[in-house]
Amino acid sequence: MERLEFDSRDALTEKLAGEVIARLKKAIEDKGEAGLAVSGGRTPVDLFKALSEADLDWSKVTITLVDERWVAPDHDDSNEKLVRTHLLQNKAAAATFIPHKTAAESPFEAEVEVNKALAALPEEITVTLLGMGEDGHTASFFPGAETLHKALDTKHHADCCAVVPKTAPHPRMTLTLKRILRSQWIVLHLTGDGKKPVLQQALEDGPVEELPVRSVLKQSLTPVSVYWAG
Ligand SMILES: O=C(O)[C@H](O)[C@@H](O)[C@H](O)[C@H](O)COP(=O)(O)O
Repeated sequence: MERLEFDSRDALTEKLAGEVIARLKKAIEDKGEAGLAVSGGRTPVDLFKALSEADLDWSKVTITLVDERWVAPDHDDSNEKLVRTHLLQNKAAAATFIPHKTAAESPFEAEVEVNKALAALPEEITVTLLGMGEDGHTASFFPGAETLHKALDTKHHADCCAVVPKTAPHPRMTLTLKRILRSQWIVLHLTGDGKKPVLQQALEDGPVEELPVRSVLKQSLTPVSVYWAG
């Protein structure tokens, strides 16, 4: 696992944007298409803005969310709103976007429909951008969530599943670990001093259910990089 620490968030954003853009371009060159899965939250906003300006053939890129809060797409907590506001702008507006939210009352009712929609992604997602909460969750793999085991089950057939966090608002739809691991590169994008000790603890051995980010850090199937700035 590659671990990079930066003196500033701007330096991290510049380096990570450059890496993501280079990989998207290479995938388009090699395969004629690229896939990008992005997390929500506060951390990725500046990265999204930088990526939106990138000079690449965004019409060949399919973007989806790593996870979504089950709220209306115009709700301030919506990751779809975050992506449409900051990433699907400028040159990146030409990308294809696969949202998770449907008209269904609950994400449980929408699992089959969203799973079908996710089939439009390339078999291997070029880059999957993950965040992490200070409770050690990533994606919507929340400690103590009833369906956490399903989301982490790498034999689970579906690409997404519903999760109801006990420690965060809104029911969620999340990519499963199995789908996240079918990526060419996974980046854990972290900012803030509060996340460093959690990362350190997650790198130590322990139950994945306690710190679900371990499911991504302690696997050897897919290359993972950690990008951190204070
Ligand atoms: O929908 C979400 O909330 C994210 O996908 C989630 O996994 C996020 O990456 C972490 O909670 C970190 O969030 P911050 O970037 O706001 O710290």
